[in-house]
Amino acid sequence: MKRELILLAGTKETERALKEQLQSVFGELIHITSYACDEGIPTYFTNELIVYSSSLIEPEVQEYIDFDSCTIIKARRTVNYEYIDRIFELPPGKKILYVNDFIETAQEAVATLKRLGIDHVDYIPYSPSGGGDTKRIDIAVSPGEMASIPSSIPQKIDIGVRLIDLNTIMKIIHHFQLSERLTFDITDRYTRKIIELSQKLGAINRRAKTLNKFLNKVVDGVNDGILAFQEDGEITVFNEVLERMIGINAAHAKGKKLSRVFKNIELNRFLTSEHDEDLEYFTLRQQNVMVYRFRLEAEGVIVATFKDMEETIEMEKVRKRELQRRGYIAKYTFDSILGNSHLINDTKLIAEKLAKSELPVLIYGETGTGKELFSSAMHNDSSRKNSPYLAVNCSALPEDLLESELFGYEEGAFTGAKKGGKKGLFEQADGGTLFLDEIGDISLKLQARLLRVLQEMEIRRIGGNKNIPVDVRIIAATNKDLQDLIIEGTFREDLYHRLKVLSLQLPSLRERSEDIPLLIEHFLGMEHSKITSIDRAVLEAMKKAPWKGNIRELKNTLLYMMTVAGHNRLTLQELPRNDYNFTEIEQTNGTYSPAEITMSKSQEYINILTALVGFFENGERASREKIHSSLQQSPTPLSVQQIRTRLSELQDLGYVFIQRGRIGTEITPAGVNWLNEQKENVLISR
Ligand SMILES: Nc1ncnc2c1ncn2[C@@H]1O[C@H](COP(=O)(O)OP(=O)(O)OP(=O)(O)O)[C@@H](O)[C@H]1O
Repeated sequence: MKRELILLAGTKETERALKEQLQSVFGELIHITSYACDEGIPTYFTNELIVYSSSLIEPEVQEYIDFDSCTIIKARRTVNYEYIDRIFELPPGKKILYVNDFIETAQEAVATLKRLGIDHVDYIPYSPSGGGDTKRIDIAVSPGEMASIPSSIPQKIDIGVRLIDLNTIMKIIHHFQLSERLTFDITDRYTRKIIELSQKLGAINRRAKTLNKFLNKVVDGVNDGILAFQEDGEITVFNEVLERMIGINAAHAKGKKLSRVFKNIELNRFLTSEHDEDLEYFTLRQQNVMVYRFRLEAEGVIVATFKDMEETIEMEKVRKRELQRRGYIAKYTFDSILGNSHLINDTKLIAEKLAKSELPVLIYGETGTGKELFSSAMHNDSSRKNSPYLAVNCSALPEDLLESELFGYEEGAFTGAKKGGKKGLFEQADGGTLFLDEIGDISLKLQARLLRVLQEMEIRRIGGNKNIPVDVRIIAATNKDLQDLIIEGTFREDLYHRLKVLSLQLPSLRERSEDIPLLIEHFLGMEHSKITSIDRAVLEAMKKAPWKGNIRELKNTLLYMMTVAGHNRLTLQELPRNDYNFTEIEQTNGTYSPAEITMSKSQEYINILTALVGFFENGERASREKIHSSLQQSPTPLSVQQIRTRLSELQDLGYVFIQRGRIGTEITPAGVNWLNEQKENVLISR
């Protein structure tokens, strides 16, 4: 695979800064070509990895991209650590205008700053087009968009273009399937930059204490243990992960000499070796840890990172199990969505693309068309797949209950509130996806709260007074026409536009009735039903029915038919008497072409039984292997395992008799009768 990526950014300045960052992280490993929208894109891209500086540039660049052959990564951005001191110098509690070219980017950046705990000032997101109240504000900060700061503001501070975060770097690494060693090198280069900075700032800034506190937070946010010490052995950085790995308190370690803190002689020798760079495995407190050490020449500092590979893998497993236990797992994948029609295939294709985005999705579809199924599949196909997936049906709960379900409450918020309060679904789904079904049914009050969450990415519990940042992707669904609700005045237009950034229309079952045989076969199989055949007339009637309740109704109808059927065949008798008037449809339509009927289980029974008759007539023994080779030439050859399963089903039906040893399997008289019947009959089979 060629190791090349195309970086697309909105402005020249962002392009330059991000290219420089990527080059410093990936070095020679990945070739980077970059373009800025404001200078124009000179070419059409096919078969490339394309990194957007932000999802907002998509409308400007999409005409230059062949989406079928290109992979898109939308960068997540964090603060620019190099300029962080400028933010720290802002007076605590002061109102600060955060200016960017789009209001969404400004809001997102403010959310990141708050998430990182840099929240000693009150940020007001602002963009020239999106506006924002600038009254009584005298300081504005901007990540490079100085021209967008209103001229009325006297103090303007550039805090540097926001950098690409580690998560996005990992996505790029993943795309190129780089080896573990290279991955390690790259993530190290990323953390090394932060550490270099921590050292530099620690030495020169008179507010070193506050800054170090913040930088230690950043260092603590990294999943590896991190240690830094001076040439003379004095420890300057010792993060929380290392504290857990080594079992030594960070506060106790910092400022002490290495030899007093680390008692493992081998490790000590390795850490203080003369080499500039080295890597070795150690067993520390029964864990296998990879320690990588390098020297920062200019600062006279040695840094070591401690990585517990096993823990990373194990943690993922434990997390997944825990989510499963709490039911926070999306059950379905795109493979669970059945159908071969063009309509369903196209819909799946679009959904697969939408899944990759971080933006909200609005799914439209009649009841029972699979909205929950699609939502779950999109979550499982997104970068959030290892995080929680929660679903709530907004029409199932009264307003107050839904509000406390979604936002949670503080202790004492209302009579009956649980002691200690309760986390709402937004908090529980943090990092993952929340599926809001029947969104058209929520009250205007909740719509206003929901809109605020989407804008600010933070929630406030009922009865609470602090804002809690949340990182949740919303997938909403409705079977109502929200435009009509807007006209009626029961749905907010601004919320509608927020939710429908990406939308997906699910087809009704009527529009894809060619999928009905496949769905029937699947549902019968799921119920382990004894039904082996369905009259064509039944199938015909089902294909013509309007199925107002779509797939759910089809499923329920089949359950009913299976229950009332007295034999292993479904006939017109079993069809429910309802307003669809199934039987009338049957009388106006005659036969069915076998080519349109799904190849099915009963065809497999027929093939096996025919083979058994052949062996019997030749006086040969019928083993599974022999049946297997005799069916090799049939249009649907079966594996030995499938033959074993089918034979045991046929035995249950009384059509074969399985004997061990020389005689092998034999067809029974009932089996011969059934086989003859099938050959005369006109049936859809399974
Ligand atoms: N394409 C499909 N393949 C297999 N099963 C499907 C498909 N679409 C829907 N189903 C099944 O139909 C039933 C209804 O699906 P789901 O609950 O996702 O529909 P919905 O549109 O969310 O319905 P509602 O909004 O009325 O609750 C489920 O049992 C689901 O497994």
